[in-house]
Amino acid sequence: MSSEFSASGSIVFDQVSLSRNAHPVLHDLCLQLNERRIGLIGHNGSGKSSLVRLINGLLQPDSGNIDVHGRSPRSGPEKMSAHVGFIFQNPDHQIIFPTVEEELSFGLMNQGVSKKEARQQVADILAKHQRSDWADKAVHSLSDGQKQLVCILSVLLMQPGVMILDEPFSALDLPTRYQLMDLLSQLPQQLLMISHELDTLETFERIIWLEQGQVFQDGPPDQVLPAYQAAARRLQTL
Ligand SMILES: Nc1ncnc2c1ncn2[C@@H]1O[C@H](COP(=O)(O)OP(=O)(O)OP(=O)(O)O)[C@@H](O)[C@H]1O
Repeated sequence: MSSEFSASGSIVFDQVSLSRNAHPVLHDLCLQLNERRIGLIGHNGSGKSSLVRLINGLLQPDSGNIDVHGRSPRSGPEKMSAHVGFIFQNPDHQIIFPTVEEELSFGLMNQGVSKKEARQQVADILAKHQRSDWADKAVHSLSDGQKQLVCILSVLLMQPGVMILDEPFSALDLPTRYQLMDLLSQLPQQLLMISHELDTLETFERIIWLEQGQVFQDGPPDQVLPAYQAAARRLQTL
């Protein structure tokens, strides 16, 4: 692991407010995130994606402070990318190179790693995940789940302390979802995952339920997930 790696750090939001297009999205948010695996839930538009984009500096708050394992996202997304890895819902939005090896090498070489060393690290991580035969494969020939695995591996190569997953399983079938969930559960990184598939969050340590940019409930999954489901059912009957 790199010397930058920290599995024990915290993410702190201190009175953070955010507007987008002059519309208030997050209001005076205070959070201390110490747990290793944290789920973020909430209805469409409640502010989940905005919140996680503050963590790597893709968005900047109007007021308040954010600390991510001792670093400020005010330094911007490029600097934060070594410390905060992002996995999006659609791997096609993330993948830019034709082959798996080129895709996986890119981030490392961008950080100043030599081509030879990058190729070695890529070979090592593919071997570790029983995918050595993927190095020369065209990315477009992979399934959605396989592409998502490439995205996860490319983030892991950067050895960030934090991994953010924004609905990473939405397009995947159940076996692929279970396989990736299993992989994620074994990682030492602090994980923050947005998901509308509540079963994917059942084993997480903490669930934060956002409503209109504020924390509505915050606690263990066996309390928050059933409460969220019950609220969703009540809305259905309106
Ligand atoms: N690119 C954008 N520009 C302006 N406003 C935005 C943008 N993206 C989201 N918003 C607004 O920010 C608010 C919060 O959206 P956000 O995407 O953070 O919610 P979410 O909880 O992640 O929703 P979903 O579950 O639908 O992905 C919404 O009112 C939305 O309209």
